[in-house]
Amino acid sequence: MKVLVTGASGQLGKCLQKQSKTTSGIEFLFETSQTLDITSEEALKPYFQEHQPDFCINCAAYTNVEAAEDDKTRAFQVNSEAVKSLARLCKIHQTKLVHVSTDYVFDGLKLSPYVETDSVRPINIYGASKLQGETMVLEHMHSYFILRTSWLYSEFGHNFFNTILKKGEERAELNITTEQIGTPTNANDLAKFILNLIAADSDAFGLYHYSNTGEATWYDFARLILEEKQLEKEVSLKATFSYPTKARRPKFSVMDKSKAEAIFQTQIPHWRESLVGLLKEVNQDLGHRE
Ligand SMILES: NC(=O)C1=CN([C@@H]2O[C@H](COP(=O)(O)OP(=O)(O)OC[C@H]3O[C@@H](n4cnc5c(N)ncnc54)[C@H](OP(=O)(O)O)[C@@H]3O)[C@@H](O)[C@H]2O)C=CC1
Ligand SMILES: Cc1cn([C@H]2C[C@H](O)[C@@H](COP(=O)(O)OP(=O)(O)O[C@H]3O[C@@H](C)C(=O)[C@@H](O)[C@H]3O)O2)c(=O)[nH]c1=O
Repeated sequence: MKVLVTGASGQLGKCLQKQSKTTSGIEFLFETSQTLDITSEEALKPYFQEHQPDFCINCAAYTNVEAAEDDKTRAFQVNSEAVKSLARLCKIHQTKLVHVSTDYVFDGLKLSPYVETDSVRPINIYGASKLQGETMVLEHMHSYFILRTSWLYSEFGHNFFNTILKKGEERAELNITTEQIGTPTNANDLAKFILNLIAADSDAFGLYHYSNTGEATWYDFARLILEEKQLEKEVSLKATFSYPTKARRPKFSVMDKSKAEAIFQTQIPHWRESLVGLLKEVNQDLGHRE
């Protein structure tokens, strides 16, 4: 089986590269923005023609939520128009598509976890561009898995987890918002879920929510990172309700994962357990290098 991964140098792409080391029987084609620009149909068409992948995992995206407010055209180019090209090519070449989307398609006004059939109403440009990307997939092909996830973090790239670790090591003062409730998700867990989905070659196509379980504010998330790193006494961590930003974010974006759990027979780890596990792994790696 041949699996194309687009956006392979981003955080989810890197987690897939890491987790794929323990899979067998799959040939992976990891392509970055440099080697395969998904906004270029001239690049995509011959690529699909030559490689005929069985699956495409689309990790390529415009993910800078703040910058998207001033860069709407590019956000929609990458998160929607390019996804339309990908979906059309997947249909032509009978490639199954795993497309990753976001909790930011919701407006955050619900008081209980969002299910896949809930209405969507993004409140920022990034969320709107990702929602249009979902529409492109479902309008242009059938053999797709759209996986909505939330608050991804990992040891790779620019994310909230790495920002807090860096600020913690600098002994910086941190003001972290309690205004939003969601679920931090270890991108390695999502990568494992995607690889299992592909290995099972399931035909239970459709839209799924996948994040870790439980719920947290960004402040809860930062606090646990600092506690586990035993930096809580070194850093002044303050909870603040308001942390002004350009983009609005949903106040509540916890998602219900029971559809994915039931159909794929999987037990999803709690965000706390997964965060502690990742910090242990990172510390062990550092220990081995010293
Ligand atoms: N990060 C998060 O908290 C969340 C992310 N998601 C979704 O998960 C997916 C993966 O996100 P994540 O790995 O965190 O994001 P990253 O920003 O870490 O990675 C995105 C990757 O896409 C690449 N890319 C951008 N434009 C193009 C292009 N035109 N052609 C090919 N590649 C391109 C980037 O390359 P380069 O850097 O070279 O531009 C980068 O490597 C995305 O769909 C995102 O919307 C959903 C919920 C939460
Ligand atoms: C750095 C920082 C952020 N914040 C706030 C700002 C914001 O309200 C919240 C989260 O900040 P960030 O900008 O790191 O996260 P943000 O870019 O909003 O993260 C989102 O990314 C996209 C790609 C998604 O799809 C979402 O699921 C979500 O993960 O924390 C603080 O309160 N204090 C701080 O020191």
